[in-house]
Amino acid sequence: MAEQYFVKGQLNQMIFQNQQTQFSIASISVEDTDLELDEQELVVKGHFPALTHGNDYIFYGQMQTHPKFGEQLSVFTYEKELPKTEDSLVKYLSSDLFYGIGQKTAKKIVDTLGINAVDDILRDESKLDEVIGVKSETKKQFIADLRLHQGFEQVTVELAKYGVGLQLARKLYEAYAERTIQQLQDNPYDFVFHVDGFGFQRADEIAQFLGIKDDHPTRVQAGILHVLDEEASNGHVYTELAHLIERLNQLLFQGQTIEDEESLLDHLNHLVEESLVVLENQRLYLPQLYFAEEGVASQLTRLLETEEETSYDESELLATIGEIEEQEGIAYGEEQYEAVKKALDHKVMLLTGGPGTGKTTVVKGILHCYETLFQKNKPKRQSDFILAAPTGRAAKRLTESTGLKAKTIHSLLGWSGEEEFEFNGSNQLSGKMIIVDEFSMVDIWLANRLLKAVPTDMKVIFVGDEDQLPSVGPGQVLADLLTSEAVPVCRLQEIYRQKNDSYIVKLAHDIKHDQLPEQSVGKKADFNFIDTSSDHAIDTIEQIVTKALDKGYTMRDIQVLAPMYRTKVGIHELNQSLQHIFNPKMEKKREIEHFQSIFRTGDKVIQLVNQPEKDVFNGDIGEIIAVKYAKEAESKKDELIIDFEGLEVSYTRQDFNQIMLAYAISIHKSQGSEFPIVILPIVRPFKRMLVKNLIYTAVTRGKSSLIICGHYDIFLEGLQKGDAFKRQTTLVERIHAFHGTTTELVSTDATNLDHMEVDEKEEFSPYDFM
Ligand SMILES: Nc1ncnc2c1ncn2[C@@H]1O[C@H](COP(=O)(O)OP(=O)(O)OP(=O)(O)O)[C@@H](O)[C@H]1O
Repeated sequence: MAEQYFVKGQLNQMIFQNQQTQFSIASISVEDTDLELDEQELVVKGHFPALTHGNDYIFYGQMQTHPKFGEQLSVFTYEKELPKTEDSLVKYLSSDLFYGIGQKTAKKIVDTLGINAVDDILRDESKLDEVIGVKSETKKQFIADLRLHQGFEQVTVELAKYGVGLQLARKLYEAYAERTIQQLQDNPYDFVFHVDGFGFQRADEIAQFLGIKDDHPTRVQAGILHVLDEEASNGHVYTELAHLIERLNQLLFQGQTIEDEESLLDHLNHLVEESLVVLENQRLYLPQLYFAEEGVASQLTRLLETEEETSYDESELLATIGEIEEQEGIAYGEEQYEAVKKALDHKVMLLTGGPGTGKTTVVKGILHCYETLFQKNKPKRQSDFILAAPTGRAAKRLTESTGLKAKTIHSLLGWSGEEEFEFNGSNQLSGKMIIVDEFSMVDIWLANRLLKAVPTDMKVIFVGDEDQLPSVGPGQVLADLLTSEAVPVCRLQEIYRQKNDSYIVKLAHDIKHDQLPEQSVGKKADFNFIDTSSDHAIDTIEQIVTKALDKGYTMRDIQVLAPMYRTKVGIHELNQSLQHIFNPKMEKKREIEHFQSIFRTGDKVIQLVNQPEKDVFNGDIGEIIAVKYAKEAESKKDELIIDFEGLEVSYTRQDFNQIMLAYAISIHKSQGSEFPIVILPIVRPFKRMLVKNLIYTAVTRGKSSLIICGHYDIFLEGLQKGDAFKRQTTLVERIHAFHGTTTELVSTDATNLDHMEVDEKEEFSPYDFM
């Protein structure tokens, strides 16, 4: 830990306080310090609650120089000194901090228990019984208040000894209250699984400090769960036993082989018995992922078992397709016609194809034909058709192309931010058909939730491009369903979009079929590859953007995509540079600083997390339309108003970390969206990240123009890395097992599943662990 200074003093003034995050800034009049200060006043900031006047505080932390406000102490931890005289203790106890304790009662407490009253009561609550004439309700409340004010402070001081700062201390205290320190000393690894942001490495450091042995059961068990978690956040549904042992050796014993592998298996069995891990055929699963996979296989089997009874004449279908062909001014190709027919004839269908192969065209055909052939006498009803996509932008595109309202999967299922969805196995969706677009983005957990909510008589059509990136969450559901061959599939191959002159579409298909030329093709009508080094990439991008703006394109049309946030051509750097061009500082333009960023009226921003209560979701892009300063905002806090395509959402400072500038966004976040102009740097610092499906996803985001700047050899090299990130899943085998094609997974050693209550299986989500 870097050198810490201490500052003792009393509160002058609270400058800022966020009740929710407990982030505070205060001015202190200094009584004692080991710093060399010119003045007796110092600003302290950090995650501590509002300070009260008249108390002595000791802050520990490091000095920082704020560009505007000068020297400040960034507080790592603090303690509040209890009043030292009986009079001041009476004053403290009768303050507003303690509900129901007046001057008289406070005096009684101090008279009976003396100057150490607070410490004594915190150590032994029954001490308060010695104070005569205090109602038991008041006592209860007093102890609770005391624990809240004093308990937290004592815990923070203690935690600081283990290197735990205030922010994390608050989270620990919220979860464990006064048991925090005891828990830390007994088993710090427990925190890893119950407190967000408390990682295995930190627990390990504390454990070493406490002298917990390397092969202590809690350490090994926490290590196992940590490895499974890590693997899940890399997209894997399971981890091979052999791989787990290898990873565990690195994690726990710096690569030295564990002598006693049997004891490792004992630990594993213990976790299996506790239902924290599922073991099946030498593969280890986190239970929520195991049950999600089982769920998808069984739900799919349920849907596939009832085949569609269709009754229409082929001539009727031809005539109906004819109608839509006339409407659209196109002639459906043979594979497109077959796709519409297959969708009508089967209960479940997967529709896949690269860009411009007519997936949307087929979807429109399916909707039109279904309506005409099967709902003859009924008017078209939105409620018969459910359209959904994993992101808001993809849902919006689906709405635009079909004329029917499409929702995100989360809002379709009625997600309120809680784990349970409103629509589920016991309260299913209603309608005749569900079509889900961009299905490659759906992970195993969400696929399970979705399929559960689909009633057996509903037709299901999943649409996606199998060559795009798999879902961010674990699994590769679309790819696995295609491999399983259990579900009818239509693969569209022929390219229709701008058949003759779109190089973007040709490039995408050449990437797909590994047919890239040795040399860059240079400039085309909708494509350019500009050779530039990483040192000059940002300059080049700035020039391209300036030209595009001169030509009349807007910031909504132009999107820079990159695979990494940091590095010199990373998303953060790009955003800072591009902000100067898209939305430069102007005297009258309001702006607010937030850590390294500036948010300014007119900035393009992206939402980084799902916020169902505000109806904004991860990946939504909006524009800051107003900046309100605390003094004028109704909330009395700095505020940003962001317009997400017609939906205005307000963000106060505590929500600012939910958004970032979006002139450049990550390729992962761009999934499900398309932009008129895409600029894609492919430079050396990105090398490690560049793989085929990532580049393919980026390339296919460009609708009318794609400009790649960087080195062609790095581009080619990335495209050769195909299967490097193959995900470990068992969905294919599981579907086959359910179908009776193979029994491999049926007779398993999946121990201890039976005693798990259904509710218990349902209650996890993989996002809890990521
Ligand atoms: N049979 C066809 N004849 C002529 N044009 C067609 C045909 N099918 C599709 N198109 C046109 O090709 C373009 C791409 O089609 P569509 O949007 O359906 O493909 P997509 O697979 O959904 O593409 P993307 O994934 O890139 O959005 C559209 O302009 C569409 O009108």
